[in-house]
Amino acid sequence: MTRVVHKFGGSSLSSASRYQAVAQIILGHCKSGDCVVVSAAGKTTNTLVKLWQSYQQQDQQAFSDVLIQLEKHQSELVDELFSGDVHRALKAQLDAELVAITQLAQQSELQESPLLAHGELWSARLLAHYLNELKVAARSIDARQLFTLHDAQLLHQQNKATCYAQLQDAVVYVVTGFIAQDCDKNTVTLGRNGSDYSATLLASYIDASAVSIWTDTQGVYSTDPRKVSNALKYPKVCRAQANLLARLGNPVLHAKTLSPLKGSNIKLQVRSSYEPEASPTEIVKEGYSKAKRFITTFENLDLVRVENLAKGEVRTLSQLIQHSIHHFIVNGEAYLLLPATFTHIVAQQLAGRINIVESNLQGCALVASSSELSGLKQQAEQLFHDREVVVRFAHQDSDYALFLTDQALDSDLLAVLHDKLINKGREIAVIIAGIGNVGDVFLQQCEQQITRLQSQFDLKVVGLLRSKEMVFSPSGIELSAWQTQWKNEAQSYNSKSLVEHISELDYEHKVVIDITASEAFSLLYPDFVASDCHLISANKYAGTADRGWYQSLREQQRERNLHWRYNTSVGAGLPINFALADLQNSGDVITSIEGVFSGTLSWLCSSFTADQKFSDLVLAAQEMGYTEPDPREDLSGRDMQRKLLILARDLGLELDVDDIALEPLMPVHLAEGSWDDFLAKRDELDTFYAVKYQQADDEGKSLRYTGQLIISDSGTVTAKVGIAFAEAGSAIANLTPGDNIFVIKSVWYEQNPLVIQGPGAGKEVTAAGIHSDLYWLTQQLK
Ligand SMILES: NC(=O)c1ccc[n+]([C@@H]2O[C@H](COP(=O)([O-])OP(=O)(O)OC[C@H]3O[C@@H](n4cnc5c(N)ncnc54)[C@H](O)[C@@H]3O)[C@@H](O)[C@H]2O)c1
Ligand SMILES: N[C@@H](CCO)C(=O)O
Repeated sequence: MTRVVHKFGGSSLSSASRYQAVAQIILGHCKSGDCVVVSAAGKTTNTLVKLWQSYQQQDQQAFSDVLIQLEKHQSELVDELFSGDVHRALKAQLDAELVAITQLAQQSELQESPLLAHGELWSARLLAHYLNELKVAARSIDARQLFTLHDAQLLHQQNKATCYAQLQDAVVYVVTGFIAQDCDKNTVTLGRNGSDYSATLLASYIDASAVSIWTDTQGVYSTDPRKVSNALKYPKVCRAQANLLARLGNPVLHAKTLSPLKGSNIKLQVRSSYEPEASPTEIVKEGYSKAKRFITTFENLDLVRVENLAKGEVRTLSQLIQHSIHHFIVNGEAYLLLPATFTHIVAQQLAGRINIVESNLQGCALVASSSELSGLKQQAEQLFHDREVVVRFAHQDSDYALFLTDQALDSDLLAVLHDKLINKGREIAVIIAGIGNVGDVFLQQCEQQITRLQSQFDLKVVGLLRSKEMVFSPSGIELSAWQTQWKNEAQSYNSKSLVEHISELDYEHKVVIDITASEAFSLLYPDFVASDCHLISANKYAGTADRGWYQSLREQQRERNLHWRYNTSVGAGLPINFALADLQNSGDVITSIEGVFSGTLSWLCSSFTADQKFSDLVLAAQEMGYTEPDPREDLSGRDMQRKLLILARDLGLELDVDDIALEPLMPVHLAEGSWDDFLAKRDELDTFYAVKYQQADDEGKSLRYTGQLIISDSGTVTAKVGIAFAEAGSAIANLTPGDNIFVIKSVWYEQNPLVIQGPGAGKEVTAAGIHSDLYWLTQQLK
């Protein structure tokens, strides 16, 4: 049986609603036999430490205040999660424990480790009971029954045998993190934030296939995402770099977490308990991921030099202060970076062997591959110099550089460092879906465009997709020979395998370019976004999908800092979306958009003469690549209706497609059946069009197909697309065949509207418009 260990940290269990969310994750991701390791809820361990301190200081008032605080938090959890007998039993158990703590304190018999252990014991108990309430067979386990140490060393063989023997049943085991016991059954703690370590230890003891560390961030980022909004979440990080980050004090993974996985094939993932469906960061074995770049920051450190530092001494010190300590050698001398608050404890321990070199340091470490580190370090030095940041101590090792400064690195400076050092020359994986009319030309233009972008980005096309087959090559497809590769390697795929391939990609940025006309494909957008893909769409379906779906996609993108460009979905290459965004960003208010937004209908109406069959022209437009794959999408007005909806949503209007009135440019019943059925009845289209044409001509006007969106002063919106008889000599009557025209009125463009006009369909202009979106994206990522 393959088993998985899941670990939930304190932030994942800070309130009753978080317990409920965690229980849902367990329902969705755990099977019987899996283990769930838990930390103390929220800030419980800190509160227990405070309780211990007040006990030591014999401050009875503080002791009872802190105890009340603990009681309140735990009681609230029990009250909100349970009722009836279970509630009564859990409450009684909690009361008895709190009374016992008070009595031990009064008898001066309180001990630190057993006191701290309560945090994890409470979490495990509550979660197991809550799972039982949800009819999940779950049992809480005190990890002191599983993990034993002797002389501060874990007894691995014994522990493994114990875990195998004790974790045999068909239940989900909820195991306390952080705690273990010694051979005399005294409680031992595994270091602050030791629950990650408990999880990987347990995984190694039960030969689990994977460990998921569920936390409050979505994975391992290039720098602190709370400080730098465009921090990159890496899909994969190799164990050596994760270890180094932990040693440098980066909070996502803790120093000892990785050691139990050494030499094993156990998969380790860091994922968000707040967004369980978001793609995780996987910590992979050496050689399974490229080295990434990181900036990790420091606050309040002392730099000390230590004489005769013995092997294993750093680990002992780190255990003593329950904090990771970074350690390095310069000219044969050992240096430690200590959290300033603990320097006196370390100094006591090392009795006369330490010299404080610098105190109260801030700064950062830059982590990168050895081949690029020196260059990046030089750039960082220059940036610090330019910004007058005093670097009091710098050190470079093979895979990281330290800059210890006087002042803390504020978010601004960190953002600049990130942009210049991390976000530069980065890789983008491009997946292109839909190699038809437009897609084919897009690919032809790609080689040249990729070369142009090369100085800033290493852009690789990794996937080419048609409806049934794809070529997927994570290292990049040779574009000059893609047809040959297609012939030799194209494989059939389904949505699930496609999403899996994409989420596996080890790139800093990913973009899916949708040049299909497929609604089914657009329904995969939430999966692509969950795999951290930016999106570029020529396809109009997602932009015109049901409002609830559309808004939740937008929300998902906002949360992940992902971009979505869709300029070619309206007006092909014309910069209509840019213009609308620009006007609104400059404070203007748009009051109406009118015009012709279909290249096909523009070409058909402007080219038609009375001696022609309209359907012949339709076939010619199709041949030229103007029409939708099924030209009835154009003739029905549906395509133009979608475009108007996309524009309306760009103005912040909450409309759905059917809120836009539509009059078709063909008999309605011709929409039914196959394209061949339609061709068989093309005479009916010709008659329909000829009659309308004649009516317009009789009035001295020209038959056109137009759209109109008007927002009244009171905010009422009217929108429609349909047949219009344009005045002779008007801009719409004189439109060049194939051109679109957008007439935009706004507060500033009231009397004399802003007009955007030009080709509104065609393979070349559309493909170029998609390149423009891709270029725009790269500029945002710079
Ligand atoms: N033709 C234009 O002038 C123009 C202008 C602007 C926007 N667009 C939009 O561009 C898109 C493509 O237009 P086109 O004229 O190239 O169409 P097309 O029919 O020539 O090409 C579409 C391609 O998409 C592929 N495809 C279909 N379903 C797929 C799926 N589920 N997964 C992957 N691939 C799939 C097809 O195999 C085909 O290769 C449409 O959404 C269209 O509205 C076209
Ligand atoms: N069929 C569409 C293609 C561009 O979306 C048109 O003619 O406008």
